[in-house]
Amino acid sequence: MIPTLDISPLFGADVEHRDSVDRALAAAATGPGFVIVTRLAGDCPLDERSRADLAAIFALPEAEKRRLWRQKFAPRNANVYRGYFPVQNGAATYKEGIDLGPDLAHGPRIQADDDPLLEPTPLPDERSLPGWREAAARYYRAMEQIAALLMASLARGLAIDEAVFAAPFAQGISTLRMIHYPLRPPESFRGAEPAIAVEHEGEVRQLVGAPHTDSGILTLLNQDSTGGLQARGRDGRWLDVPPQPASLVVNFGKLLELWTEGRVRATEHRVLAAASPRLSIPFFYEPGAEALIQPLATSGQPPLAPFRYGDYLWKRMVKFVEFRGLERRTVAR
Ligand SMILES: O=C(O)CCC(=O)C(=O)O
Ligand SMILES: [Fe+2]
Repeated sequence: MIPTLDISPLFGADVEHRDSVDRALAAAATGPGFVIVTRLAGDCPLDERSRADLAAIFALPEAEKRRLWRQKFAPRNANVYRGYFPVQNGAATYKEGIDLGPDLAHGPRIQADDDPLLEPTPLPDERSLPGWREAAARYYRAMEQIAALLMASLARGLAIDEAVFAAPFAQGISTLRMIHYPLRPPESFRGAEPAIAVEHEGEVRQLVGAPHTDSGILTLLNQDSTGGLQARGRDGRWLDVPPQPASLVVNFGKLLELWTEGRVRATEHRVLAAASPRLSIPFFYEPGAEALIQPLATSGQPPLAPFRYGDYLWKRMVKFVEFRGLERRTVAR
């Protein structure tokens, strides 16, 4: 079972209870690599209504969504990294979504013309979705705050200096992703990779999200009540990550695994198709593009060489289906 953790002590001054949260979080990070956190305080819009307000973007007319498409899907658009990705037939993953960068929440202060990782996020017209930008920005900032609290807690739980897990996130380039999984129509199987159908507990099920590990540090996922998300246990078996109201699913990425020299686990996960469409909103907490990551020497061996977050990200990102094709571009990185 995926553990559930009441993290309310992280929001207050109750140091005694905070210690037990720190320990439980570290145990989850070094064990299953997934934990469902509950009782989040502060401005944290995790209710169904707030999720539906953000999901309104998926109901926009096709032409308006197309304006937000990444260049890979709409060659005349300028954005290569942020923006909208439409569903793609013939792949295990069947979802549409939008990737939103820090300029949404903090304005253009951390943009740069020559770096695709810092490009402006294309946003829907305010007149088409009044209040959407502000709601999305508020959500982004709420997730940044929770992620910072969780990183501090994890540092304490792993006996790592809190500052080490905080400093790289100044000027962070976190990604807020909204995902809509429509029902898979027959044409989505055409020319498909063989891995769309999987057997789970004696039943043949279809995938809508291919198995993968996240690239980054910490993912905070807000899912609706549909279900389908699964995480791979150490024994190789797939475990359901069940929806729970007003909670976030927390998992850890490859970069944190690298950073902690394997202490924290980046756990594989996937999404099974359900009987109804599904909505999920992951937030990927990410360092600044120029932040230097110095792997921690935890194993008694000399640590790996330091590297810049942006360089790491670019190499990994181009392997994902939503970005495939980008590796042929000659870009700054
Ligand atoms: O939709 C989900 O529940 C999972 C999404 C996911 O794993 C991802 O975007 O990395
Ligand atoms: Fe993921």
